[in-house]
Amino acid sequence: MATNFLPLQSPSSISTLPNFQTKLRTTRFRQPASAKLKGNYRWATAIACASSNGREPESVDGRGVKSAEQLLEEKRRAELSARIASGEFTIERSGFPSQVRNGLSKVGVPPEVLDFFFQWFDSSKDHPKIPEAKGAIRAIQNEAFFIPLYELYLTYGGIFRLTFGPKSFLIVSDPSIAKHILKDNSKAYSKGILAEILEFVMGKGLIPADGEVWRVRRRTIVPALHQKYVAAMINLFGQTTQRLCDKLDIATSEREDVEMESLFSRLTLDVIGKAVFNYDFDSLTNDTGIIEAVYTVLREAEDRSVSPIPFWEIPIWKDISPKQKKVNEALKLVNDALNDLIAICKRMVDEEDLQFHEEYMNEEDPSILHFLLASGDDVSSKQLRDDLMTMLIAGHETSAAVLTWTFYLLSKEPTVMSKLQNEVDSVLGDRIPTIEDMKKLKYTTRVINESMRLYPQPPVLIRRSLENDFLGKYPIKRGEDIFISVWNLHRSPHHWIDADKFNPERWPLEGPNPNETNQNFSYLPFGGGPRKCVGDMFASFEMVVAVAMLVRRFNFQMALGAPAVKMTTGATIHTTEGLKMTVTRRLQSPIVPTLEMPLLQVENSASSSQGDSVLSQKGEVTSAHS
Ligand code: HEM
Repeated sequence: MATNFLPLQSPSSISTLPNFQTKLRTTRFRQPASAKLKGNYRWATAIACASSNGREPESVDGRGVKSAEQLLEEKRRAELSARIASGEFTIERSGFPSQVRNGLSKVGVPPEVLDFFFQWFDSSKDHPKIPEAKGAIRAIQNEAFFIPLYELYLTYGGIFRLTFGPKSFLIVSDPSIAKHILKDNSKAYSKGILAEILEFVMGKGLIPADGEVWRVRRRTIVPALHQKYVAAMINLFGQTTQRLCDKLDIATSEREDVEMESLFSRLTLDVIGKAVFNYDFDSLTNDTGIIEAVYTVLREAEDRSVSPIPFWEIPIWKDISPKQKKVNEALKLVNDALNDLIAICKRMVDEEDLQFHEEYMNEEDPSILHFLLASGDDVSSKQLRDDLMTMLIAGHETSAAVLTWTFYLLSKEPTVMSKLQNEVDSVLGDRIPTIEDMKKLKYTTRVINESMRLYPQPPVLIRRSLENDFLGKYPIKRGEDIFISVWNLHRSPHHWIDADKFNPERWPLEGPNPNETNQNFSYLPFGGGPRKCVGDMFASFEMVVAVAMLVRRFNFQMALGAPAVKMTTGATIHTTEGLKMTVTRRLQSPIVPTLEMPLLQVENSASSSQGDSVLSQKGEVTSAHS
């Protein structure tokens, strides 16, 4: 993965209205009536989907009656849309002509008439102007940053400028513009703010690096994730998930609820430590200093990404602040550990008599570090450390976040869960998955595809223009900071039917695995173009193995009295208070040894899924609330 950091964020409730009290103003753009309708429709749906935590009553009860809270939310949303549409948020241009223009606009003079009379005051009239919205930082302080961006997208369209005081960003939600930036003209864009924020921890690692450094390192690192390596990793995913299953087994016996978000974070940390530099953090069973140090560094990266002031650059403060001291100590601990691992690995490489070739892999230590050293990477280089650190962070938080939101979504859709369990029962039985199972676990893969659509990690990709360019019909200048909102692309009512619905069936089982190319950049869970994620296959298999093994053994429900699940952003979308679940052992259902999973059979399993879910309920060996 990748870590993308949003330069402003704060906790947000999935079910709350964007608290947009700010004066958001735009020049000429008027929202088309269809967009207004879609906007309202979308929010009503979002609220309906998001407010249930699986055991609470659904938003619409059996008789189709909505709760008072829900109706209130819908009313508030409709009011907001109406205010945006009325032009209340329209940017007022400075200067006498624009004051006159705004005054005339308020008394109802049509925009076309105003355009005609005021065109000679506009120096850039030869080109259309990017629609513009203006905000105050406090306006988004109660929101995850990408939520108000969605509402603004429905109002202003696939590209608009968002201005906060002296800072301005271009927000892109149009697939063809995203494709232009990420793929067709990718050379004209750098990682911009992202590289600045991550410098302290990733240096010039593959994610923040640009230009020649990136080109050389990408060419060095990509071959390390060859097919044989990924196949070897399947075993690691299985063993590590088994540890998590053992932990959950204990929780079920002791009738304790579990906080799944932190467990997923530990699972993926253990996986990535072994996969990247053959180090077993064993964080699922231990809490050593090194684990705390890794988390301190990660949290700091996220804090920096949302801080309006770069406090870490303030002279003296950066040396005396206890927090910065702790971060520096943690960084030193992690770097020292990395140095030790590099030294150990180098000794192994020197002692082995394996010939280096395309699919080179040391069976005892298949790690990426081992491959890089065997391929001739310089042990003493800072670049190697930067890349290792980058992959540790990139491959950890993203996968953990996808698993967290997948289980949240599954807890709300028992039919999907039953269908998923049916597939896993018949494909795997009680085996640990193998590489061959990856293509058979089709529905499992679709569940993950759909989870990544609804909760893309990261929700926004960051770029900066290195030269003047055109985005669609709009000219832009060098130095523009750009956010490509993957959240908006993935939830756009223009590209998706029932965009907010968790519906793995939208991806045909026999169709291609959805990606940015076959979805024309409307779907980019792993980015696109030359900077696409290098760990996409690794991560996909890691998540398939984890989901399959967990749902085979357990049922998952939101714990009674668990806090409502709300979103907050940093590098990825986190929950604000964790994902507290009640986990129960499944009664082992009969295993039908099926090698192939034809479409018909899976479709049939949907009808039998009701029965299975009854079986699952009855099959609970323990229940924390029984
Ligand atoms: C579900 C898990 C993951 C997701 C959703 C994810 C997502 C992404 C995305 C969207 C990008 C593109 C960022 C951009 O264009 O700005 C990216 C890049 C990257 N990812 Fe992943 N990733 C995941 C797992 C991994 C893993 C496991 C690894 C390492 C083994 C990894 C390593 C990287 C690296 C090194 C890059 C930068 C590539 C470059 O700039 O050339 N990712 N990832």
